[in-house]
Amino acid sequence: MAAPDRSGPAAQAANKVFTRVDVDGHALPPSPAPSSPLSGRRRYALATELVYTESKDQYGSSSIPIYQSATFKQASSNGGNEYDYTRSGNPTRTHLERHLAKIMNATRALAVGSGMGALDVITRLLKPGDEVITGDDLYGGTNRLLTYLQNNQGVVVHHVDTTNPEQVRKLITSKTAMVLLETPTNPLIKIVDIPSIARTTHEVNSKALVIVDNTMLSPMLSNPLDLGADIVYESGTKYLSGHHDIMAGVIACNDPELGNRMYFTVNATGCGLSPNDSFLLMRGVKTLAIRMEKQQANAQQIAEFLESHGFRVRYPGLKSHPQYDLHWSMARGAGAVLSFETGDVGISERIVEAARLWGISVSFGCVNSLISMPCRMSHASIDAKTRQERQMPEDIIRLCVGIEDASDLIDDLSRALVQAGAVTLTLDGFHTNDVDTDAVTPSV
Ligand SMILES: Cc1ncc(COP(=O)(O)O)c(C=O)c1O
Ligand SMILES: N[C@@H](CCSC[C@H](N)C(=O)O)C(=O)O
Repeated sequence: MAAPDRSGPAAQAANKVFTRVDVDGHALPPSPAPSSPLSGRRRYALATELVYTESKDQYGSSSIPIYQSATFKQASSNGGNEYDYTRSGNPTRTHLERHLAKIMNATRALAVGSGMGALDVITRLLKPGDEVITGDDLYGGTNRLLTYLQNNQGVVVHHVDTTNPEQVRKLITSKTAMVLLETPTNPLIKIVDIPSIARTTHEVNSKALVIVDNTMLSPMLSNPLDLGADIVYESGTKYLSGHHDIMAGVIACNDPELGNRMYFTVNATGCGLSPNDSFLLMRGVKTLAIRMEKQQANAQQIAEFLESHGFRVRYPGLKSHPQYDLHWSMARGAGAVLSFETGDVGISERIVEAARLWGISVSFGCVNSLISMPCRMSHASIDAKTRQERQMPEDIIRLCVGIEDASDLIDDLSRALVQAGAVTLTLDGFHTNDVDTDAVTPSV
């Protein structure tokens, strides 16, 4: 049998890497509504850029049409049109990706089916024998994927306290392929010094990639690429979309070669975001600024309320946060996720179950307020022994604050605290019962 022709149009289409570069250097195929390139025009404030797109649609549609088509007809038997198959590229997804690249201060963005899908694309850059340095307080799903890579793909994963850059530095060698950071961490809300770790990592090993999971802050509050990261990714299921009605993940970088390697995986594995979800994510992004402003204003009031009643609250908007200054040196806001401890797992359970406005749910970044016990829910995939080693308090309650009226949220929480027996009522109001928060560790 003759050897397959690897230079013909079909092979070229199969290996297509979009090398066309627009005025901003985005290596992406064109789109009927190509978002709003930055070159040669004034750069507006982020709240404006979030909503500003230029429509080049033939009918002048103000919102990107949903190109609900798996295939695109070609002009000739040679193929070669910009789009041929939605797994490889779709105009609605491209429009979203260009918009995301703009707001994430990147030249390339990719939109995929979930935040974990984004991490999967990134970790496919790893080879057996490569080492990853990451935190000891990580989202449970991230921990699960890294553990899988360690157990099945020959990747070595080091978990350290990334709030201490010295601990990270000690582990960087020529084998280090990635340093993966989350800040604030989920759920302990610890802050990681991205610029310092990125600088040290690149000094010791210029090939190592610094990856930041920016899900907790979103591009509204932080741009890790400007702080020295090589790749930033987010769960678009959270703040970017904002309504808990889609799953999505986004990846952004400034190195065209890295972008092309990750695009290869998106095309090869078929994890690109669907046209319909691309439309919904694009719509959600436009309201990110007003949602985040309201959510974090509410979160600040709730954090202050809990702290003033004697709870140990973890929130970078509180001056009592041990890394308050570090957080504000990197971010434009404190976000809307906070956690607090009660000192008693039973009390925490009762608080969560007594809340009415606060939905018992995993996830965050939604317009509705949510309450959860991470050790039982979002982080249950981390076994009890590991949770204990990483000092995750079993009683910790996570609050993900929405856009409701802040007084209603505080009233509902107050009622839940009283009903759960977490506070003692006095003539002056109420206060926590004396509890030893250090004593609550997992039973293994
Ligand atoms: C910090 C963080 N990163 C990544 C993810 C994964 O995102 P997704 O659920 O969209 O896969 C989540 C939550 O799921 C998360 O909390
Ligand atoms: N059952 C899910 C739990 C998802 S947690 C979602 C979110 N990141 C959060 O922190 O709440 C799973 O096993 O992944």
